Amino acid sequence: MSDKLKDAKIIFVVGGPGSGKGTQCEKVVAKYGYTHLSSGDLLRAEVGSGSERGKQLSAIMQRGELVPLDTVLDMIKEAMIAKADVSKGYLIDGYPREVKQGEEFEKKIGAPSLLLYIDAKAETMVSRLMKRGETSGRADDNEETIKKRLDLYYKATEPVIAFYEGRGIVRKIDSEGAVDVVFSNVAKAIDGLK
Ligand SMILES: Nc1ccn([C@@H]2O[C@H](COP(=O)(O)OP(=O)(O)OP(=O)(O)O)[C@@H](O)[C@H]2O)c(=O)n1
Ligand SMILES: Nc1nc2c(ncn2[C@@H]2O[C@H](COP(=O)(O)OP(=O)(O)O)[C@@H](O)[C@H]2O)c(=O)[nH]1
Ligand SMILES: [Mg+2]
Repeated sequence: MSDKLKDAKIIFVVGGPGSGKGTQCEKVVAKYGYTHLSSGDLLRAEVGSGSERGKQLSAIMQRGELVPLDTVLDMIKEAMIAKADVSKGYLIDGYPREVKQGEEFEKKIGAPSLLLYIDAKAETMVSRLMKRGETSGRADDNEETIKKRLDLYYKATEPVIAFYEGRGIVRKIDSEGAVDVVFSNVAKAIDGLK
């Protein structure tokens, strides 16, 4: 565990691609002042830098596969430490993607006090992503990659939710409705934290 992050309040935000994780995290930042770290955004920033590592990441992400665990975890940890003095807590969005990622996070950083499970139907997620793809400029918001991301989500990431359910920290949030309705339930889950 890292000293600087020893007492940090950590919330994992987990859900399928296009379920609305990023949308809800923005609203949590506005209301609670938490630090939002999207693992996907951190990776896209590395790709955008044009570095050698970014080029390798770009190819993996375009295929909808997972980048090596250590790469993502180091990026998250670095970003958390950079905010440690001012942060009220952290929203870790899009991580863990597989049980092993969660285990390593806990070894190197700390344990989450809550897992927000943002839940939407597959068809809802696909249609949101296709719509987002019209303007996002994301290389992975296309029909073929969306399908792979969804498959991987059900195979690798859903077990993460079951893993943390065993600890009683999962709050399932129905994300089929309007953004504000979803957020009122997210807020209830966070208010329940002490
Ligand atoms: N812990 C993570 C997070 C992201 N990725 C890679 O980054 C891509 C995009 O991640 P993200 O932005 O989190 O996308 P989605 O989960 O698909 O959801 P969304 O963009 O809709 O938030 C993933 O498909 C994957 O290739 C990864 O390998 N490991
Ligand atoms: N109708 C509706 N659309 C949403 C909701 N949440 C997100 N969206 C849309 O779905 C798309 C994916 O949302 P995003 O927050 O990027 O999801 P993420 O992939 O889980 O981070 C975006 O274009 C949002 O505008 C919601 O609660 N209701
Ligand atoms: Mg997102």
